[in-house]
Amino acid sequence: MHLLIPAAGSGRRMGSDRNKLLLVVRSKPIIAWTLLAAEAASQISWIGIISQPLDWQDFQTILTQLKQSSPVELIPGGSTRQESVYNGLQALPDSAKEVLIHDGARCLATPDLFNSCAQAIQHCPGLIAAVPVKDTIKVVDENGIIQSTPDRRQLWAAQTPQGFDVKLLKQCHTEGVRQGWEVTDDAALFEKCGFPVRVVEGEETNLKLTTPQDLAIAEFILKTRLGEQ
Ligand SMILES: Nc1ccn([C@@H]2O[C@H](COP(=O)(O)OP(=O)(O)OP(=O)(O)O)[C@@H](O)[C@H]2O)c(=O)n1
Ligand SMILES: C[C@](O)(CO)[C@H](O)COP(=O)(O)O
Repeated sequence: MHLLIPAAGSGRRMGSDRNKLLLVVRSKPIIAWTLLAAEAASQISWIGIISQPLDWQDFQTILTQLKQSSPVELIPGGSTRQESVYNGLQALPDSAKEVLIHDGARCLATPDLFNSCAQAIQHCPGLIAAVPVKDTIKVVDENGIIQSTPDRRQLWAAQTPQGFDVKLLKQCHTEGVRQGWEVTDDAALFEKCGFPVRVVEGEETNLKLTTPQDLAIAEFILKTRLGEQ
């Protein structure tokens, strides 16, 4: 299975002055934890890291230290996640019929989650890992007044990996560019084009490291997993 890792962001919400994926958590850069999990997933045979050329030297150093056995390619990122994934899709080898896309910033996803998504994508054209929402969610207007309370049983928080038939996802991205759609994940493009996207049970710990608080939570989760004091 081919895996694309969008890793070309700037980390604005992290308050970082460089790509947040180079920040260190539990003695390793965030992107290194993501790569280690992907590499440990038996179903993943090729990895494309979509990143800004400015960061390539740092990424190369990390790759050399990790001694990855799967082939890894660096692909130039775009100015949004959507553009970055578009570039990643163009760089896939022709042999890639399905693809998994996983945010570099979700460094706590387990190899089991990669494997279960890789298996599930053989049986449907699109899927995402997601978890049921635990909070009561409110729809609020611009004056701070609640408009509605959606039924929580229908709400799921989207994660990655997200998996797709490559040909269809390419079509959806092209349509997105044509129509000027701006979306935060690939499933949204698939949905807008009318293709079905299945939900695969994600992981509560598969958080996206977005703010400084998330770094502390990730430290704690990794420490617990590694059985450290
Ligand atoms: N132009 C971009 C923007 C984001 N990403 C990637 O998409 C994932 C999810 O994005 P997010 O967590 O929002 O990352 P940033 O864009 O770095 O953060 P922020 O929005 O706070 O600036 C990350 O792995 C990020 O590196 C990307 O490949 N290309
Ligand atoms: C793809 C994603 O990780 C799903 O949760 C997410 O949408 C990435 O972008 P965001 O803007 O940080 O939500």
